[in-house]
Amino acid sequence: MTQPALFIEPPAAPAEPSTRGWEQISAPGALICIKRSFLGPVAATKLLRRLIDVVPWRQDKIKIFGKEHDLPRLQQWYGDPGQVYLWSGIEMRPLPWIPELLEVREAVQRATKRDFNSVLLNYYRDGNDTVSWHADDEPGLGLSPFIASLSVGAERDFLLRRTDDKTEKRNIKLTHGSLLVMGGETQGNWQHAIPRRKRVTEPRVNLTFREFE
Ligand SMILES: O=C(O)CCC(=O)C(=O)O
Ligand SMILES: [Fe+2]
Repeated sequence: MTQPALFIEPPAAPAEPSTRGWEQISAPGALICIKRSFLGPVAATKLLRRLIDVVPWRQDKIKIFGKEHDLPRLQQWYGDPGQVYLWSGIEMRPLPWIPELLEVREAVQRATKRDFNSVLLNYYRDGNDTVSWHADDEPGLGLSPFIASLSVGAERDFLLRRTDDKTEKRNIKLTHGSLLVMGGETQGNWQHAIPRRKRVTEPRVNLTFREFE
């Protein structure tokens, strides 16, 4: 059996956004940083495989013009007990933390100096799986949500556009093992999406750590 401890390489020196390996994305009205070297490739691949295997992935549905459709990705939510998360009308109750996710949460908390009580997992089976334009602005996340988003697997484009000027755009490559953080007024001023990319044939799992009040 693989020990969860093998997922994470020896801890790096404590880092804060915009120091030690963090790169800031220039986007007016947003606070977005990425640490591409958060997980090494070996640890990132182990985590990807393990999560694909052990998570009881949900195929949620969404109603569009009264007709039910499969959401174009699989999901699951883990967190401290007692929270109910509404996402586009879908009610999600968190599963209890598993050792792999607790270990990753610990490393994410060390790197960001923030606490998180839940994580939403998205499983993009290939480039046909997507997430459409939205902001992570659920009321339970507070006025300026701080979100830490870990990506493992296929590199995907993370598109950003300003809510009040949709011609103002950014494209961030979410690479294998990278940790992206969004804070400040990002969710109020910008939306994000993972668009379809037909040439992508490999899976990707994204973990967005969140702090619900
Ligand atoms: O997969 C990603 O990188 C983004 C996921 C996302 O935006 C979300 O779960 O709210
Ligand atoms: Fe999001």
